[in-house]
Amino acid sequence: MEERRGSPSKTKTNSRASAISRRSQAQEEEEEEEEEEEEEEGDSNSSLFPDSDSFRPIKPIQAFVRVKPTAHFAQDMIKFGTDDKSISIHIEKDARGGIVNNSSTDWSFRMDGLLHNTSQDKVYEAVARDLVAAALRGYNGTIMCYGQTGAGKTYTMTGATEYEHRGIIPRAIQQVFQAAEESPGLSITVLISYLEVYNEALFDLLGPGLGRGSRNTPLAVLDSPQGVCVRGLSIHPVSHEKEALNLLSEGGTNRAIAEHTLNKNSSRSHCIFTIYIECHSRVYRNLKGIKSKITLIDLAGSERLSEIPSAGHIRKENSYINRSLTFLEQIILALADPWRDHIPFRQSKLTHVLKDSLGGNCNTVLVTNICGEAAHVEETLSSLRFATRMRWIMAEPVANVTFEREVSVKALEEEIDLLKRELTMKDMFKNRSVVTYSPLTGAQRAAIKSQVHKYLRGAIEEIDIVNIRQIQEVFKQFKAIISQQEKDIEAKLRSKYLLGDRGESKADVGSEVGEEVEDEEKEDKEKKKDKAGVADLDAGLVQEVEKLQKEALETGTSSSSPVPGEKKEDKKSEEQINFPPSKAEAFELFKQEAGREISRIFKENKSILLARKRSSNSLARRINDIKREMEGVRETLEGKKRKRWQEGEYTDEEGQVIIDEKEFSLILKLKELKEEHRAGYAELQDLKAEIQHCQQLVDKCRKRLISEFEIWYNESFRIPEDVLEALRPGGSIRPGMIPMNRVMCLQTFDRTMLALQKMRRKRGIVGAAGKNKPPSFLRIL
Ligand SMILES: Nc1ncnc2c1ncn2[C@@H]1O[C@H](COP(=O)(O)OP(=O)(O)OP(=O)(O)O)[C@@H](O)[C@H]1O
Repeated sequence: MEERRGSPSKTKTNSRASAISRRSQAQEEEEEEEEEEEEEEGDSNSSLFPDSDSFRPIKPIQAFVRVKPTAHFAQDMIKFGTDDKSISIHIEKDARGGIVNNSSTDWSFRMDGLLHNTSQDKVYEAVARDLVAAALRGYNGTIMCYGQTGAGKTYTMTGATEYEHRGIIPRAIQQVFQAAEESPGLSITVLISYLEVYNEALFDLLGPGLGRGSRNTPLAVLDSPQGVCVRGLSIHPVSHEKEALNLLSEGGTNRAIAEHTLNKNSSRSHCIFTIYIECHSRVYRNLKGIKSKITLIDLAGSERLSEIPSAGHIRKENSYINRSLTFLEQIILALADPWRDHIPFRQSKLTHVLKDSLGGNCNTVLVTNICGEAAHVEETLSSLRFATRMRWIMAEPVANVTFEREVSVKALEEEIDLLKRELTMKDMFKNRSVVTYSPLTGAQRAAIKSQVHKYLRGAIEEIDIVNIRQIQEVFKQFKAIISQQEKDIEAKLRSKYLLGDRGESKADVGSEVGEEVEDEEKEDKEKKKDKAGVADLDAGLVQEVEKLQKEALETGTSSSSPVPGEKKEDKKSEEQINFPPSKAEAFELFKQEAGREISRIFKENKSILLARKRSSNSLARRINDIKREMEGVRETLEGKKRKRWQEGEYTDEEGQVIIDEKEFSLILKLKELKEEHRAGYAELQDLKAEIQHCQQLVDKCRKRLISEFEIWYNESFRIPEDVLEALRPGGSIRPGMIPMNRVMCLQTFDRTMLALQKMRRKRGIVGAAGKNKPPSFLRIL
């Protein structure tokens, strides 16, 4: 099964489908404007390539028309547009003699360029230079000459013997070797092969023992993961331009030539000259490279050969040439159709060999050679149609970059080694001989650690920067010290407040409130709510511990430093603050004393809720039983009904079906059950609403209980006596309503006020005018 070349997946085919559309007449007209716009905008995709050129991803195959110079150019029939891109053909009805559809006499074609009276040099610039340059960057390229016999295909591809009339192949060879010379940092390997396809057989034009009689070399086209290759075809490495040109001329002389009435030198075979390029950096040897090939094809004459008088083996040749070109046309039509999955490349040797050279992921350019004489106008028309179809094919060039992991790793290792040596040399020049660029040893790490500790203690003023690895290690050591300090502080706080780790604290306090709110029926929903209540209490605790840790870190205290909020001068408060009971113990106490009333309400509400839930559950069970019973009765009735139908039904005079006693009682039973079910369901709905209401009350109570407890706990154990005193007069603010951090601010304020009062009493510190005048912020407070 042959695959669509250049379309590895269906998705890709579809994406191409959107980009590809047959060029309608309207599109052709629009194209001109688009091209102009593109020229103005510049190459928007050029950034995809290291150096921009005309080759961009997803674009149609380029087609040029080259007109062979003639003294008898049919000016009335062939006309060129001023843009050098459009060409129109006009054929008088009578003159056409019925060969072409006689309903129209004018055709218009649009190409990528018209090469009329154009020198070989200019042809190369227009057609090949960019393609060869792209090949040197890893993009495969194909140039194909198509046209009737004698139209100038070989002249375009190979050229004449005079240097200035040399064709595309010798110029491409020259460009490749010139690039190699101009890039001393690159190592470019060039290889050449020359293949001939003649009468559906393959011949190596550079193979040994050539000659028409000895053409029995068993060459075969093979598909491989790397692309198509011809088994047995000789591939010749060439290191100089001249060497490559010698091979070209050697192959040229071996090319199959047969006499023909149109042109005594006309070629009857398709010739494929391939330049293989392998390129990699000399500096970063083996790291990354490119591999590409330039396929240069000189096709056999495309004229309708059956009309040309010939005999014997010439007739056989004609049929093979006709067939292979017809298959080529079919391939081109298939490639241009985005919905075609199967491309029949293998139906001829020519198309099979060209499988990875037409469109797909390579740059492809067609040169259509035409004759300008009136006698050849029909062939010219046919060639132009072929060129138009070629332009429907879309190509998506991809660079062939080679990358070998193992050799690359080796090359990188070599590179690292070289750079290390270079650094060592530079250090030596700067008299820094102790620097090492290898990974740090255990002893070196220990030395850095002790240096960091010394620095923190103030034993040394600075840490000398030696290299990147050493700096990184210094930071690592700082990080380790900080995280150790964090752990110490946390451990200290936990032991101070008699807390286990966070998990334990959650369990302890959780069990307190959990016991209170535990649902006897242990319904999932209820459980979740209980946990949320526990989490509230626990989250407060955890937050508190975290806050204290943060404060400790901000003030720069070590694990042995006092916790902020401790007042050394106030012994009584210090005891209270430092040794409060655990929250679990305190909660018990709270429920018996200050929180007795709220705790009682909470319990009552909760027991009502549980009672409602129990009723709701038993009612739900009852409803389910009724439902099951109803289903049973329904099934029995269905069975009875079926049996009646099978045995035949009895009806009375009014036509009503007669049923037996049992069926009748079952119907009555079902009716009763339905009633009962409806009533139960309504009752359940009411109960649910009630439960929801009770649940809200319980939640509110729980929240209140916890918040009252928090207030009471802070008042009783957290806020120092003197602050409480300060807050009591007036009584408008309940201290427990103020977050702890605000309370601590008040404490600071209290101390500040005392200090200010002392200052006011000191002579000379406050001016006479300021005496007896309270500080301005007092009024604000
Ligand atoms: N642009 C041109 N300028 C000058 N001479 C040309 C040009 N094109 C073709 N010729 C001449 O026309 C003759 C036929 O050209 P050529 O052999 O290239 O045709 P062809 O298309 O390759 O024919 P075939 O299909 O038989 O190979 C040659 O003598 C060639 O030098």
